[in-house]
Amino acid sequence: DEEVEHSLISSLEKLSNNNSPPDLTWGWNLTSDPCKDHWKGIICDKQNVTVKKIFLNGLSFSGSFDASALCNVKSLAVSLTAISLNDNNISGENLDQIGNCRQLTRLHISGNRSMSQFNNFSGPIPKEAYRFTVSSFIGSPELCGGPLPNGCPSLPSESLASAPQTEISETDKSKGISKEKIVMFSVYFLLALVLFFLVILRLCKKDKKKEEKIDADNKVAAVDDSVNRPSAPSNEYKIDVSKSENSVASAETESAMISSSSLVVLTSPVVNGLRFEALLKAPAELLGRGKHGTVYKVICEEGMTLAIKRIKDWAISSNDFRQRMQRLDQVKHPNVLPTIAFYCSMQEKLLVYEYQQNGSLRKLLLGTQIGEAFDWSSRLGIAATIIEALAFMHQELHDDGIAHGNLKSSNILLNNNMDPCISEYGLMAVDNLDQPSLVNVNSQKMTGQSENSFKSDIYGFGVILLELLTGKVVQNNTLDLARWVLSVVREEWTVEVFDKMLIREGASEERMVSLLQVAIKCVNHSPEARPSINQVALMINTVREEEERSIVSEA
Ligand SMILES: Nc1ncnc2c1ncn2[C@@H]1O[C@H](COP(=O)(O)OP(=O)(O)OP(=O)(O)O)[C@@H](O)[C@H]1O
Repeated sequence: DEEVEHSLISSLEKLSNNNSPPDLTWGWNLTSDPCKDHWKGIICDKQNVTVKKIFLNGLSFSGSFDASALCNVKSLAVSLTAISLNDNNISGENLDQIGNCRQLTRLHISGNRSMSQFNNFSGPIPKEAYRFTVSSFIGSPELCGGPLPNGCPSLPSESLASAPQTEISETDKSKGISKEKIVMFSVYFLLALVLFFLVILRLCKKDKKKEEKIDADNKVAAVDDSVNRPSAPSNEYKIDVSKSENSVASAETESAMISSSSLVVLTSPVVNGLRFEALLKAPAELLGRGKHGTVYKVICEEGMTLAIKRIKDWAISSNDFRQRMQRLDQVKHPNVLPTIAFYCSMQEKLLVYEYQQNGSLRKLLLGTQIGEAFDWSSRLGIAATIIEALAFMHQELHDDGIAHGNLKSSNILLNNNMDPCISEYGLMAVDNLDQPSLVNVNSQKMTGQSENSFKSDIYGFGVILLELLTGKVVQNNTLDLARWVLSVVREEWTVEVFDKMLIREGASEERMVSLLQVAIKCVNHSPEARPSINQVALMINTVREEEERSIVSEA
């Protein structure tokens, strides 16, 4: 690919301050191929076709690293997984373009001149960045919280995304409010007042009509969740997907109005004033039916795309469900998909999520079976992110006894940055059908049950690790995969279990075996024998750190 060669050569020219490559033996010219002719510092895939890594450490370069030269070239942007330029004397250019290198999981640029023009981020530091020291945030004076001495004022969201909001309000404050703005706000206020009175007037009229109707019927047909009538009254919310899968629900106008009050919209920054009518009217597409319900993709008029899960057969009272949802809403982590809203009646439980167009980890793994790339460092990164998010949730919700309950690769969704997000946390009673040790869970004491549900998540995570390592996706029963892996390992054919794609890529056998050992501990048939979540997180991080060290030393 000539474009790739040009881009690499121009990047090197910039790095070396427009000097030609210091040594002719490096390759790096248009008459040769970066992969086949083994350009210095270039690491390609096993087939010697695509450039995967650039390692140019300690080469006394004194120019600049221009991220746009690499990451704005499509074929490089989709293949590069690591760039390491440690210990030169270079500065950075267009570093904001680094995000276009979508597969990049490692960027090593320490031991250089200033690599950024500073980020100027503002707002609260997200939790997963707390482990960095204060010096990592230099150049962003508006950041607050985390390791920084300045705490944050109370803000609705903990993400950097909330920064613009903060900035705007700060600027407004400093400028003061102009006369024009006062006039404009007064007009808005008057309009809002008129609207408010109109709505009140309408509601009063409606109430009057209703009273008259009730008098005439001489009976009250109240919507009562606790009564399951054979013939539903007209104002009861009905869902009937069996008739048509083009809408999540069918309901009459009046029923929708009554039901709208039952849709509880949580503290999500994604939707504003989501109404039940919008969900009812929107076209829906069936995404899949699982053991615990059905998921629909729904495109609302406002342009939002949502995923709605109808939960099947969960014997939980409406009150407990509501309380659980509200408690879960208080615990946020960037890698846990929040529930936007929920609907709850005796017959029906619906959960609303933001639709994740990149699909699930399960889908990604299935893709490898038809040759789609999914490299070792991305798999390791995904495992590390999931366990960190799960450990956070367990810690926060341990006292409430709320574990995930149904952790599996179809419940790990990939967000727009391809980062994994745990979905459906805490929405199910523990699924014990295909886990050997939980069969008698009902006979145990309450505390034991709750502990077991946390240990059941460790089992679920172990199965995800097995899927990542073997490239095989669990079909019906997680036990099948665990049993197969154990039988192969017992016969000392360990390498046979690994995904051939990982072997071809040259992933470290030693670290794959380390991860396999973690997985095997997690799927132990006895919950007590499984490691604690913190032990699992520590083991995964150790493997990851070893991987990082080896990448740097490879260079
Ligand atoms: N927010 C979402 N965005 C995109 N896809 C989603 C979303 N939520 C669920 N899905 C996908 O919809 C499909 C059906 O989900 P569902 O949760 O019903 O299946 P499951 O996880 O196999 O079963 P269950 O959770 O009931 O045991 C899955 O492929 C899942 O990855």
